[in-house]
Amino acid sequence: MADTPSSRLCLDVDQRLGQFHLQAALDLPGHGVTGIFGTSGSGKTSVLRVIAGLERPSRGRFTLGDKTLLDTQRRRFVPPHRRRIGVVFQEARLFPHYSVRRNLTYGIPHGVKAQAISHFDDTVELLGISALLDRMPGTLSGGEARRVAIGRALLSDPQLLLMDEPLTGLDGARKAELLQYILRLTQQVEIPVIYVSHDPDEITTIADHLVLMRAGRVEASDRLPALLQRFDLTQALSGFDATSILEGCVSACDPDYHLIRVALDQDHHLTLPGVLHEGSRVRLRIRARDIAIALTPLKGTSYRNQLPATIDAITTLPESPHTVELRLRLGAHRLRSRLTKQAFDELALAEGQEIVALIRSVAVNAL
Ligand SMILES: Nc1ncnc2c1ncn2[C@@H]1O[C@H](COP(=O)(O)OP(=O)(O)OP(=O)(O)O)[C@@H](O)[C@H]1O
Repeated sequence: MADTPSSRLCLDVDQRLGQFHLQAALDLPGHGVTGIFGTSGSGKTSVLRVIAGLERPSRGRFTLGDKTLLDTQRRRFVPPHRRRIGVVFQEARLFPHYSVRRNLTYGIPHGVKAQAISHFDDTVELLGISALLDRMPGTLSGGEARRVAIGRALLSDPQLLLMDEPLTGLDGARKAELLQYILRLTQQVEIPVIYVSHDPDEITTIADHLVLMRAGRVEASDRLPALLQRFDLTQALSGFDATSILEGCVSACDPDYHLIRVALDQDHHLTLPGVLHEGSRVRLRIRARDIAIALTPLKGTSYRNQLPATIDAITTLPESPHTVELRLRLGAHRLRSRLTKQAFDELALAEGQEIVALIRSVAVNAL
């Protein structure tokens, strides 16, 4: 989707909260999902609260598209209820004495009722909550209540949706189910979403752009695939297990073996387990430790994927001296690979060298 300067989200704030000092500057795309990741206490929720207008910083400016919602120099502060920003918190925060239907329609602003009512059925369908409309919040499961809370935020006709750890407290299966709902939603709604999480799996499933927070500051902010390739952030991204994200399109299916062929570009293809239709867009998550290196193509091997690549960069990890990490270049794509130092020395690998990246099909997650 096109991203013009007039649709971006720009934030530059300075705020003290007790001992904590938030000094965050961000320039984010006006579409897609931005993940905010960082350790506990790094300031993720504080950033969301400033964006939502729930905190009033001592100094700062915040613009959403062409609207200035905060500008302390000009004494401008648009209050939360006039920002058109939907917020979904860790807990559902539904009104216990209202039905699900009433909770959903509660946030619909006056004056946009007719238009919002036409969104109602679509939203209810998208979130799978049509059977719950006459229930009371106390009778809902944790996952159902979160879906209703997301529906309520969407029906308030927001220009931006903020989600603060929306999966917290759910068990594994409910978490995966709600994540799939959120993923579908973010692919269908046309507003930008900011998604706070400290779970790398959630972030790599859902985010297009990633912001790394550390001690109240923005340590890095970039498109997710690019940011995950940065060796200098290895420590901050350690929970991501040196994962690479690739995006491609299903170009063929083998129904007998339940395999799909994914084209990354004209010259690079991967064979993976899956039953997706030809033409489907897929996001692939590949861990550095699942990629091996050969100097020439192998014969008689179980590796389904042998991709020609160039070694773009090499680094060692001070915390694990037995390991060497490579960044590989496959056309416009980048891929991390982790080897033992012994294998690296034996193969005498060097930057700029052409090699073959070996990737086991079953090690790749197609999302
Ligand atoms: N009103 C407040 N008064 C004093 N300190 C505060 C206030 N609000 C937040 N803090 C502190 O600011 C820091 C950042 O909090 P914040 O909730 O933004 O972190 P977070 O990255 O979202 O953490 P978590 O992952 O644990 O939710 C914390 O140390 C917190 O205790």
